[in-house]
Amino acid sequence: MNVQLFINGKWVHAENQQTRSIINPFNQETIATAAEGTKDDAVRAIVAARTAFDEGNWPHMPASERGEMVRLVGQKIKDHREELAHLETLDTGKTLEESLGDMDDIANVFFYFAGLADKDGGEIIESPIPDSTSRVVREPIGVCTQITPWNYPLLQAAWKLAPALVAGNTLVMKPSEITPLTTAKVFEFFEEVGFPEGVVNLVLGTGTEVGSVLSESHDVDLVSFTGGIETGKKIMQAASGNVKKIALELGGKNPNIVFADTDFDTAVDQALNAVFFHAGQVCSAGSRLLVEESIHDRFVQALIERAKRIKLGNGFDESTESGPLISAEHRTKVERYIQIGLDEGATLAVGGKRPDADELKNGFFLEPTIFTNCKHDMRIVQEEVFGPVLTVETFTSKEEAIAKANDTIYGLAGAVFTADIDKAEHVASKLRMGTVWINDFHPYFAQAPWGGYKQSGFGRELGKIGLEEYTEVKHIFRNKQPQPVNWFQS
Ligand SMILES: NC(=O)c1ccc[n+]([C@@H]2O[C@H](COP(=O)([O-])OP(=O)(O)OC[C@H]3O[C@@H](n4cnc5c(N)ncnc54)[C@H](O)[C@@H]3O)[C@@H](O)[C@H]2O)c1
Ligand SMILES: C[N+](C)(C)CC=O
Repeated sequence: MNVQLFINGKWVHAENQQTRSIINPFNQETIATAAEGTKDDAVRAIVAARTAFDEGNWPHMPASERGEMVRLVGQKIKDHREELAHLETLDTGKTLEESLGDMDDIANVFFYFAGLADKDGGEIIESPIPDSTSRVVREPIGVCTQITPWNYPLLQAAWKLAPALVAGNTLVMKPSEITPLTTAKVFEFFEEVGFPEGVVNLVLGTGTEVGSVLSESHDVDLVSFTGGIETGKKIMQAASGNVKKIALELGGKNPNIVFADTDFDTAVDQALNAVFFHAGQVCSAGSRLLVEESIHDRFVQALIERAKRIKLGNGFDESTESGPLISAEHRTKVERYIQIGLDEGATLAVGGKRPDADELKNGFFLEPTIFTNCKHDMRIVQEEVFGPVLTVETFTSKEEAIAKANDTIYGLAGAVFTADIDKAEHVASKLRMGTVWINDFHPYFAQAPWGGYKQSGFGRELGKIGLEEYTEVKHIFRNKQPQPVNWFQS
């Protein structure tokens, strides 16, 4: 399989003909060859998007027609669900079941935003000035660049592509250089549906080469980024040159607060899923367990037993519950954090190493890992590891749980498990996070906004607000009886 760039309505090689091998993290086999774009490719794509926005019909089409084209792409994603899920599992190692779920979510995102396309007719303001009208309209922002990570390749792209297009923008998408396959496939659908030249552009390549141009260019009006906090800071700086709008969806160190009155088995199962789903490579993973002291020993013991039984393997095997990490480099980073946890004096209760099984030797696997006796200021507790690593702390009051939960630089998501709904609502109101789950962990859907407080970023994706992020707000005032003002008399 060969993947190319899509610029101004054409599939093209990278300007310098360079390519990159795309690797299956389960066995390190090459599954595709992707064009490795350059700065010049990024510039060409931005020029195409700029021209399509400034001179083309796309921003001026009836919103319902744009919505219909976005809906058709959603339908194609639905029709190609199995093929896309297969590619996503090859590319990321996640289980096929998870990839199929992602594809359903992704089609729903396209359908949801397609449905919103023509619902905002603007707002009439009651003008305080006689003989005038006043109204507020939303307009597209212009050229949007969109940069996505490797953990949910097409899902994170969908959250950006669908609202940007429905709102009438043109765009340049750059997926992670190591997981471009499903995003590229959806650009084939854009072509088949007949998106006008230059409206949607795809540039593959690294962040330092392509991503930096997408963030810096003065021809870009908005950059929407999902990825790590350090990259987010660079993008923020790069974007300041022309004061372009930015949306940053960054990492998390998400607390999972478990009170003693909760249903024990449910909370154990949810805590396991919160942190180890997709090998912990989830921005909102419940990687910090805060458990009420009175049930700590029993809870942790149950969790350890369950963690030991997690079936690692090939994402295509039905019995596999978790795949590998994405790359050798990323596994090394997670292993470094495990060493940091040991050096800091946390107790390694389970895991912490590569599995012994022969059939896993070629994949980037790491055992589900739990650290107990964690102190709140340890790096392993404070920093995003982005792997199958759980830290456990205790609390004895809800105030302590809230204080510990809030005490990191992040504010993406968190959860509280308790049978006392008043207590749950109180905790939810105090958590400084973009999403709080009560007696659950992980749900997200097209209708509800997603995004972070604090250094987990700003801007929201999904929901009505996820569409508004891709619009400018304009106030139009009209004087129906123009008269001289007569302020200046000379
Ligand atoms: N908040 C969310 O919704 C959300 C969702 C998924 C992932 N994430 C976060 O993403 C991170 C993991 O993803 P990752 O390792 O791919 O992140 P990353 O920051 O390394 O890379 C993300 C993207 O940015 C690009 N990039 C790298 N350097 C760049 C630069 N200087 N300029 C412009 N672009 C650049 C990469 O090529 C990639 O496409 C984690 O921190 C995770 O929490 C957040
Ligand atoms: C936003 N989400 C949960 C789909 C993926 C985070 O990594």
